[in-house]
This record gives sequence, structure tokens and C-alpha cells, in this order.
Amino acid sequence: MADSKSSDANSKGIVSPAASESERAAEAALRPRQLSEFVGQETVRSQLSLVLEAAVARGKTPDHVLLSGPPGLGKTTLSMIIAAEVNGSLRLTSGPAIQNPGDLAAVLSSLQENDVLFIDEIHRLARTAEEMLYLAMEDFRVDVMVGKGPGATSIPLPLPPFTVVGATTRAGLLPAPLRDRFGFTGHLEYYEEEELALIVTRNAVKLQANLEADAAHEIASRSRGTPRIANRLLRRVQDWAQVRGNGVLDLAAARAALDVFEVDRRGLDRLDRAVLEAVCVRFRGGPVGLTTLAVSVGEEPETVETVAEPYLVREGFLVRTPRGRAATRLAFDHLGLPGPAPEETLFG
Ligand SMILES: Nc1ncnc2c1ncn2[C@@H]1O[C@H](COP(=O)(O)OP(=O)(O)OP(=O)(O)O)[C@@H](O)[C@H]1O
Repeated sequence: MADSKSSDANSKGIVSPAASESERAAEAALRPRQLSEFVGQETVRSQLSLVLEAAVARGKTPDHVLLSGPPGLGKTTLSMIIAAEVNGSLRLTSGPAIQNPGDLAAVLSSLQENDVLFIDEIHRLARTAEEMLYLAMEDFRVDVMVGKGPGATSIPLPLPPFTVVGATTRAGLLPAPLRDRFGFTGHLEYYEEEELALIVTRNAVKLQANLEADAAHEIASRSRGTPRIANRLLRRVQDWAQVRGNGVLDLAAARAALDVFEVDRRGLDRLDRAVLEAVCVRFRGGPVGLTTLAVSVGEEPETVETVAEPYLVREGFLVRTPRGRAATRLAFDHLGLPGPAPEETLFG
């Protein structure tokens, strides 16, 4: 899954929901292997468990599954669990890796019965490959074109029954005919602090780290509702405890480590705070246009828009208005700043 989503993840900082390739390797050791070990997402978990149990009882492959939701919430992990529950092998690919129908035909023709084909970022699949995927999902068949020009013929190649698990951060971008071919769609939500604390507590055992309960909550509260970030912060706290502390991951170690990495108590990092400070101070609460804002913090507009802004908006620090980005009262309070003067009302 080497693609744009993961390759530049490191440059986006410690609270980025995306993962680099090397981080994915570290994550592999922490993945839950069974649905029962998968924390949270009660609705998706119970629905999926029913779909899988019924399919296994019937001796059939389950319906195709579409998982939507922001990065780092467990879509890849769920696809691995699905493969394990149906005793199939998992094949991983992604929309951007499939540039044309030939790429897809190569993947499809190597599938075995019961395999789970995980297509990450399925909304970025080449349009020319979509028709082939429709046929494969519906009739378990690909039509391979042999020859060129008027003499070209299409030879149907039957496929063994398999399950597609599509993952997308943008379900709305999926063409309706593709969406309709998934028998089950699950939407993953951000996690509660309690759930993240449970995830890091379990993972500390896997990492042979001595994590205390209040430190687990401290990590969870700064993880932006995202298990990937929680696991990353856990590893940094473990580093700190080992090198600067006494080996125990207690509350003091968690706070000290997260201060070193500049993740504040609401999970904001250096860039998030720089953006908020620019809007609150330099632009007096806004509204300010994206490009102007990006220049003032020395970043590309795309970085501000895709890395900092979603969380700041989600948490109510920033609002998007037709005239640009504006800070809320919460932003001023968080930075310890007095609000704008009465004549400069919030949101202009
Ligand atoms: N519910 C959960 N319980 C325990 N660990 C979880 C859970 N969800 C995610 N994780 C952990 O968080 C990390 C990221 O999860 P995963 O790779 O499945 O996310 P993703 O949604 O597929 O992200 P991306 O879209 O970037 O591929 C993994 O280490 C995974 O084990």
C-alpha cells in the first residue's frame, strides 16, 4: 500500500492519522486478531459478526463489505479479522495501485477460494477498472481481452468465490453502481477516550511496557479519537520512560513525553497551535482566507487544509465561513488569550 496517503505521513507530525510504511510494520504487532479483541465500534462489530457467522454457517463467502471512515480507525485491521474469521487469506491492494484493468485482472486472477481482497482507498480506483470489478464482484468472473482491433475477443475467466473489503475515507465519492455491489456497509466513528485507554492498556502488555491507568487515560485524551495516534503516543511515552524515566509509564512520564513531542492536552500539535494562534492573534479571530493563513504559518495551503483544519473544525476551535476560517471562543480560551474586542465580534 505504498501510495501518497502513507508516504508523506511522517512529515505531517506525531498526531497525523496517516501512517508511514515503517509505522505500518510497527502496527502489525499491535493489531487485534479477532472481532472479540476489536475495541469499540459496537454497531459495526455486531453487524459484521452476524454477517460473518451466517456466511460461515452456510458454507458461503460473506457479502462484499464496504468500510468507510477517517484514517487510522481500524479499516485494515477489520479486513484482516474478516479474512481470519472466514479462514481465507488476505490480499491487500489500493485504488491508486490499480491504474488500469490489466492491474486489476492480475490481482483477481490470483485469488483463491475464500480469499479477502482488501482495496484501500477504493474511491481512487481507475474508472477503466471499475467495470471489471463490478463483474468480478457480481458474477465472479473477469473477461480477458485477447488480441487487438476487430479480431479481439473476450474470454470469460471464472473466479473462485471471494470477498471484497473496500475501504474509503470518502464514501460519497464512490460511484453508485460500485456502492450498490457491497452487501454490507459499515461506518467507523472516532473512538471514546475510555476505548482508547483500553486499546493502549492492552497494547502496553504486547509491548511489555508497565503502563499505569492514569497514564493510559492521559495518552487516550490526547489521541484525537484515533487508535493509530494512541498507539504512536504510547510508543513515544515508552521511549521516554526507558531513556529519561525509571521505565514505568506513569502519569508524570506520559505528560513529560507528550510535552517533548509538543502534543498538548487536547491533542493539538505545533502546527495546529500555530494555525490557531495566527487566526486568533494576527487575524484577530478571522475570517481569513486559506492561502493567507497558510502563508502566515509557513505551510502549503493543502497542509493546513488537510492536516490541521479537520481536527480543529471537528473539535470546535475553528469554523469555516463563506469568507474564510474563523476562530471560536474555545480557540481563544485554549490558547489562554482574551477574546476579540467587543467591536470585533467573533466570525466577523
Ligand atoms: N478497534 C481497535 N482496537 C484495537 N486496535 C485498533 C482498533 N482500531 C485500530 N486499531 C489499531 O490502530 C492502528 C491503525 O489501524 P488500521 O491500520 O486498521 O486503520 P485504517 O483505518 O485501516 O487506516 P488507513 O486508512 O490509514 O489504512 C493499528 O495498529 C490497529 O491495530
